[in-house]
Amino acid sequence: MNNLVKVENSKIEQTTILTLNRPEKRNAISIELINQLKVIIEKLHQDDETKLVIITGEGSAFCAGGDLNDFHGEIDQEKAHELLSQMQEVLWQITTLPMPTIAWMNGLARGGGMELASACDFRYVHESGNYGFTQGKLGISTGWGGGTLLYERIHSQEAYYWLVSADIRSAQVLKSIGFAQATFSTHQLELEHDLIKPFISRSLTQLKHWKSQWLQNQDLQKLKTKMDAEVEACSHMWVSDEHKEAVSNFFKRNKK
Ligand SMILES: CCC(=O)SCCNC(=O)CCNC(=O)[C@H](O)C(C)(C)COP(=O)(O)OP(=O)(O)OC[C@H]1O[C@@H](n2cnc3c(N)ncnc32)[C@H](O)[C@@H]1OP(=O)(O)O
Repeated sequence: MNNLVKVENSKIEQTTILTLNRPEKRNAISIELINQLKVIIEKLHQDDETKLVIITGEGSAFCAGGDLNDFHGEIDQEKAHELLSQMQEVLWQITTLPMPTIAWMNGLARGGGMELASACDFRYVHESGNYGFTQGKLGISTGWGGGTLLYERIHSQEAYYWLVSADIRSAQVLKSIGFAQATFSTHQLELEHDLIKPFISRSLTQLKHWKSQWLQNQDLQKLKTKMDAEVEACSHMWVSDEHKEAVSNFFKRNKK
């Protein structure tokens, strides 16, 4: 079995780095990748030693979103619901992990890649990347619960506008609207990086306490209900002609 998600445990720093490992597909999230991620995140829920989880991508991209070969335009509403639910569950499990999580966005992100980043507690973005909730241009909405999570991360007016405009934004803009905590310019993720150091230098007890406080500060039941509603809404849009045409245009464009 290919490791579509690489897992590196750093014992001294008590940090686990998860690297999406399909660089040739810009780390698009296939069904197989979802299954692997699910098992890894489930294990982290039982992990008493890891104090920080970092999610990043191999190669030039953080994540190009759902793999349009698996999440293709010809599936019916029920199947779309089933597939979207699987990744929504992964996002939910990431959101509720008992330790802080960081999306180390090493390069571009689109669609579901932005939803995945939204499930993390903090986001750091490569200064030369570009980033967009592009679902709107594909005739759908966010469908993994990431739209709901976006409203938790930035000002609601800004979240609403970003989802409607579906525009692709620079790292600097992500920082200015508060989606990203900071930008970085390095190519290799180092745990000694100034942006990671504050986490590493805190104790396991401190970090778990702050994470539990963070979770208590949110109405998790309400959040889950809203994420479920998002899956339902997106599954209906999935079967629209506009969406089918957008997916087919993407593959036609790539064949040219
Ligand atoms: C669940 C909701 C969703 O997430 S819907 C999906 C939203 N995502 C998108 O629409 C992104 C589609 N991809 C793109 O726009 C471009 O590929 C981006 C990500 C900008 C990268 O461009 P560029 O660096 O020029 O690479 P490229 O287009 O040549 O792609 C390289 C290979 O990767 C593939 N790829 C990319 N994205 C996806 C995807 N989402 N699903 C499936 N495959 C994807 C391309 O098809 C290409 O593959 P190949 O080399 O032609 O075999």
